[in-house]
Amino acid sequence: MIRFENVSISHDPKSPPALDDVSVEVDRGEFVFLVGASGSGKSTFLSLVLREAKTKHGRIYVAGQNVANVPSWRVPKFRRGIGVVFQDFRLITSKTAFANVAYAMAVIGKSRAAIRTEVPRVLELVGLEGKERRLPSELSGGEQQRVAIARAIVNQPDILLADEPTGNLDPVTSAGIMDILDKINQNGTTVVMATHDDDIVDSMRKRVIELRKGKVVRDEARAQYTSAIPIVQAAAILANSANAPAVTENSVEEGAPQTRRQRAESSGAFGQDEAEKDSMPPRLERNRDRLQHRSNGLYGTQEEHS
Ligand SMILES: Nc1ncnc2c1ncn2[C@@H]1O[C@H](COP(=O)(O)OP(=O)(O)OP(=O)(O)O)[C@@H](O)[C@H]1O
Repeated sequence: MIRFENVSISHDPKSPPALDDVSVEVDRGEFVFLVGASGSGKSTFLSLVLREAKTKHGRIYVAGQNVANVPSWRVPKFRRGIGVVFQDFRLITSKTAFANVAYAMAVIGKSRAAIRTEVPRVLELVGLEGKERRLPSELSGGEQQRVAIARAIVNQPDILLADEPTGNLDPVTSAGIMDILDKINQNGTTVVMATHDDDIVDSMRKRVIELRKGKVVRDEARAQYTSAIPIVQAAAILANSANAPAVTENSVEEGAPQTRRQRAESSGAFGQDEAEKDSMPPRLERNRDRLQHRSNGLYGTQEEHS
């Protein structure tokens, strides 16, 4: 469904590459977490899938198409096959939940009858029945993210990209969002989710691709951060997946640190201040400016809608 072959990209010729010789394949129907430190290349990966960014180095196939061969005029149609959810929801503040979702159908020319049928169906799927007429300001953060997910899936994309979808939400609300993403995946949509949230990754037991400085340093099926399996190259584990030892609870080293944060703390990398900061509520403002810039490109600015 998504294939990267030796993909490299530099946003800035003076800086190291944001992605460096990345080769990965995501099959139809998979749920994949993309993890890695800030700046490791997760958003760049997603933007290449979406053809927001382009590179001449390597090949990228999305749903069988070489994205380099999609002419600019066909990019909007190409993107119809991909739903996107962001950390900061990016709803049109002047439109109701219903209208935000309906808008995604209207812009691709869907009929009023289709909109009247489909929008309530997806709003119900994400648990928002009865809240269709509320403005984003009348919804909680988790409910706003549910609207954003409904908007992303209403045109039934084959792929759902989620860039830190729980980054602004508390753990309980995040768990509800993960249930919805899981349900969407079980309905057949391929899901690729970039996240920093160790607890979510650990609880979901899905495939994890880890980037470090633009390189894939780990690719494990049903991974947990607690896994004692050392970092492996993607190609190696995929090639040997039939013979590879399953990642099981028993493979977790007794007494091993439970999360990246705990590993960092136990190795002394965290001072007390950092540990306290890390235990504070979610990272509310992180990435907001940069994501806002990308949001304007995808859905237009608030001013354009008002
Ligand atoms: N538009 C841009 N111009 C210049 N450099 C960029 C641009 N976008 C990203 N980069 C750089 O590319 C590298 C990868 O960034 P990217 O946003 O993909 O990382 P990330 O893993 O998504 O980080 P985060 O978790 O903070 O969102 C970083 O060094 C970043 O500074």
